Amino acid sequence: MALISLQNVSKTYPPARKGEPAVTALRDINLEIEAGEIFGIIGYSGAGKSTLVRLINALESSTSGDITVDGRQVSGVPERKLRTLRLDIGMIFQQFNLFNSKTVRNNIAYPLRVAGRSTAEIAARVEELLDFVGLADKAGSYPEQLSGGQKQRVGIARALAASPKILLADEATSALDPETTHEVLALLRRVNRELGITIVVITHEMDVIKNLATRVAVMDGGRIVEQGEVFEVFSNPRQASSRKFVSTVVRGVPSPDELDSLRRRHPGRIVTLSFRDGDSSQSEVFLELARAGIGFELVYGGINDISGRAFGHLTLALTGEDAAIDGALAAVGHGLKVAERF
Ligand SMILES: Nc1ncnc2c1ncn2[C@@H]1O[C@H](COP(=O)(O)OP(=O)(O)OP(=O)(O)O)[C@@H](O)[C@H]1O
Repeated sequence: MALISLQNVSKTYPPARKGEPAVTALRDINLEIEAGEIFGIIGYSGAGKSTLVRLINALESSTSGDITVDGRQVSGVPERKLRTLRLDIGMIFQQFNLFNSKTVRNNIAYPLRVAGRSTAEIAARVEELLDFVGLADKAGSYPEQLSGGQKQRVGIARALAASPKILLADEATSALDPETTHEVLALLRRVNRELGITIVVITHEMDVIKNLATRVAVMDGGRIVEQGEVFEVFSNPRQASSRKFVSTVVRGVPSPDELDSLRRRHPGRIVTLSFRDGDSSQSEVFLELARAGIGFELVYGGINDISGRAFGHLTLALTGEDAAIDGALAAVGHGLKVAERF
C-alpha cells in the first residue's frame, strides 16, 4: 500500500463573509505516493498545492474523500490521534519559520522538547542533526546570523528531529538564490537516500522538480491534471492545461509575447518543434525542409536535461508555399511534436 494515499479528495472553504462564494481549493484528488520516493507537486499559484499539503499533515480536514498516511486514516480522526501521526511528518517552509529568539541548537531541539524526550537524548540527537546538515559550528548562533541556505538547513534539521517517515517541503527553496537552492536540494537528496525518508516537494519551479523528484503531479484549478515520471510529464505533457504550464517552465518555448515579437521580426510561418531523446533527429527535419524547397531560419530554442535524458524545442521561421510547408511538417511530424503555437 502507498505511504500516502488520497482518494477522491475535495476541499471547499466556506465563504469568508456572508454573500461571498465558497472556494473549492481541491477537486477529486487521487494520488498515491510510495515509501522512499521523492514526489513533486507543481502548479501555478492558487492551484491548491498548499491546501493539499495541509490535508496530508492533517492541519486541515478534507470536505470529502479518504486520506491515509502509513496505513492510518487522516480524515475525520480526533486531534489526540493526529498528534502521533504528525510525529511521522516533518515540514519545511519557504520562510523557514524558525524561532528568532532561540539558538540553532534550541530550534532543532524544540520538537523533541515538546515530545517530552530526555535532556540527554535531545542533546545527542541535536548533535547528530547538526553534523548531518553541516552546521556543527553554528549551534550557538541565532537565525538572524545565518544565510538563507543555512536557515533552511536548520529548518531541515528541526523537521528531521523526531525521525519522521515523511518530509513535506512547501516552496522550501523559493526564497533562495540558484546556488543555495542547489545546496539545499543536494541535502534533501541525502535525506531521502541516506535516511530513507519519503519527500513530497511542492513548488512552482521546474528546476526543483527536475533536480529532485522522480515523479510529479501537475495541479491546476484544484485538480491534478497530469501525473507520472518527471521526464515523461515535462517532455510530453498530454493535457492542454499541463502543456500550458510546462511551456512556461521548460527552456526553449517562446512565451506569447516572444512569439508576437518573432512574428514581427521574421517573415513566414513560425513553427515550434519539440524533440525528445531518441525520438527523431533534428537533421532529419532540416533535410526534409531543404528537400521540399522550404526556407528556414532557427529563431528560438533550448534543450532541457532531466536525469541525463534530453528534450528540447526549436522554433523555426519557415518560408515557402503553405501546402509544401504542411507536407514537409507532416513528413517530419512522425516522432516529434509540431506546433504553430505551443
Ligand atoms: N484558509 C482558506 N480560506 C479560504 N480560501 C482559501 C484558504 N486557503 C486557500 N484558499 C484558496 O484555495 C485556493 C488554493 O490555494 P493554495 O494556497 O492551496 O494554492 P497554492 O497552489 O499553494 O498557491 P500558492 O503557491 O500561491 O500558495 C486558492 O483559491 C486560495 O485562495
